[in-house]
Amino acid sequence: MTTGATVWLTGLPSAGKTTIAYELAGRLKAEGHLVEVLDGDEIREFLSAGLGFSREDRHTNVQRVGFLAELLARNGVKALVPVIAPYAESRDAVRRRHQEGGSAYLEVHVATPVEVCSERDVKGLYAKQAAGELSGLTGVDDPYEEPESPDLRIESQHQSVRESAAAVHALLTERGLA
Ligand SMILES: Nc1ncnc2c1ncn2[C@@H]1O[C@H](COP(=O)(O)OS(=O)(=O)O)[C@@H](OP(=O)(O)O)[C@H]1O
Ligand SMILES: Nc1ncnc2c1ncn2[C@@H]1O[C@H](COP(=O)(O)OP(=O)(O)O)[C@@H](O)[C@H]1O
Repeated sequence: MTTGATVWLTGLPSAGKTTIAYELAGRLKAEGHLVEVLDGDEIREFLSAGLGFSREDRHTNVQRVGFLAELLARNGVKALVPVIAPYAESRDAVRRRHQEGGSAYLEVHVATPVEVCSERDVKGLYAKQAAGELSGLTGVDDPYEEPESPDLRIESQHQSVRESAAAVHALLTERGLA
């Protein structure tokens, strides 16, 4: 069995979390690892259907994803998690769950500045917020508590997608997980 681990990619909308997760997933799969991407949008459609974006709902969402990721990690899967997880308390609870389960957990902060994210605006959310059609957007008019000591910080505005994914891969290698 391959060594499991959770890699949580936290950051603002359009920071690059999902893109990096799928790029890394492709590379890890080609190397023979078991990999699952717990895509935030898919999770919200199925596992967390009905939850919104209040602090309480985001916390619940993150705990559900954390539970699933730990189960996968414990069973030899690399669980790649591109989910905003804006609250430090929620992320810490997920880390604790992994420690208790004996599963490896890496926190990667995709630290793309909000100015760059709002320029990318992959899903048009920043434009909607600016037009007054949406409120409570993370990093704009809703909190994002930056990780104080992530295992890795990625400045995606200065790198290609391949370079960003390679940085996470290097971290996994350094920790004996890939
Ligand atoms: N108000 C608001 N704030 C932030 N994000 C919003 C919001 N409304 C919708 N979306 C879209 O939902 C995705 C965030 O879901 P997550 O499950 O990753 O967020 S959270 O951890 O529960 O906060 C997020 O996906 P990503 O862009 O991939 O981060 C957004 O596309
Ligand atoms: N180094 C990089 N890493 C990740 N994404 C990047 C990078 N450089 C540019 N991008 C672009 O930024 C966008 C990020 O979108 P996405 O991955 O959906 O963000 P998120 O999942 O954080 O909301 C994509 O269009 C991607 O091509």
